[in-house]
Amino acid sequence: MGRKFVVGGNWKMNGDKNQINEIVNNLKKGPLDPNVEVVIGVPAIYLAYVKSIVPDTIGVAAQNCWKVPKGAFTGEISPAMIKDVGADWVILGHSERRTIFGEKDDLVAEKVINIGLSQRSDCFQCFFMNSNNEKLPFQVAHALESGLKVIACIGETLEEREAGKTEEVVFRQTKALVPAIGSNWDKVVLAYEPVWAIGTGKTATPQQAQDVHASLRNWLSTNVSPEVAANVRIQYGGSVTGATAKELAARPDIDGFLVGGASLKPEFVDIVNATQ
Ligand SMILES: O=C[C@H](O)COP(=O)(O)O
Repeated sequence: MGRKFVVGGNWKMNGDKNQINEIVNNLKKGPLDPNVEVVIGVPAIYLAYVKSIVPDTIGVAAQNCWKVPKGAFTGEISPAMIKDVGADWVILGHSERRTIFGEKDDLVAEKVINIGLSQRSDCFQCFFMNSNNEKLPFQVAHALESGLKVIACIGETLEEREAGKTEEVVFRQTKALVPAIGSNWDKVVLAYEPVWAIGTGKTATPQQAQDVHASLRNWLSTNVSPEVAANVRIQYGGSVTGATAKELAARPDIDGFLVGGASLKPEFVDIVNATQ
C-alpha cells in the first residue's frame, strides 16, 4: 500500500479565536482532498477550542509537550493532557524548539519515548540508551495510555548545509529517535525542515528536498528496517506555498508537508490538494 500524503499546518504562536474561526471555516469549505491526511498544529491554549469546532476528519496536534505524564513542571503540558482534550498528535523537535529553547536530540527522544512508553501499563521505571550509549533512567510513575502520534522534525542549518553536513545532521537527529520510537514507527511522521528555509521564503528546490528524503529513507532501510523505510512518511517543511507545493509533491519521496506561515492563509487548501 502506498504512503498516504499527510499535510500538517503548524500555526506556531499565531491566532486568536477570530482568526482560528476563519481558518477552520476555510478548511470546512475546502474542499480538501479526501485522500490526504490533514493535521493542524495548534497553540496549547487553543487545543480544546479547536477540537470543539474542527471536523473529525482533521487531526489536531500540540506543538510540543514535556516528557513525563504529570508533575512539577510549571508551564508545560503532557501527552496525557493533550490526549485528554481530544487531540491525537504532537509535533516534537521543531527547529524553533531546538534553537530558541535549546532542546537537544536526546531530550526530543525522551519526549518521544514517553509517548511510546505511556502505552505500557506495566512500566513504572524504564531506561533507554541515548545516542552516546548512556543509560538514562526514565520514571513513569503513572503509566498512561496516551497513544499520541508524533510529527518528529529534523533538519540542518544553512551553515551545516554549506559545510556539506546535511546528511550527517539529519542522520544524527534521526538516530537519536530510533531507540525512543522502538516499534512505534507507524505512529511517527518525519518532517524534514531545512532550518534555512523556515519562514525565510527560501524553499528548498524539489530536487534538494527529494535528495535528502531519499537519503533518509536509505539510511532508515539500513539502520532500522527496509519495511520502516518503505512505509514511514517524510514531510517537507520550509516556506511551502500554494505556488510551490505541486512541484514538491510530485517527487517520489516527499509524502506531505509541514507548513508554517501559509497554514494560516486560505492557500493552505491548495497545499493540501497539491497531489490532485
Ligand atoms: O513547521 C513549519 C515550518 O517551520 C515551516 O514554516 P514556514 O512554512 O513558515 O517556512
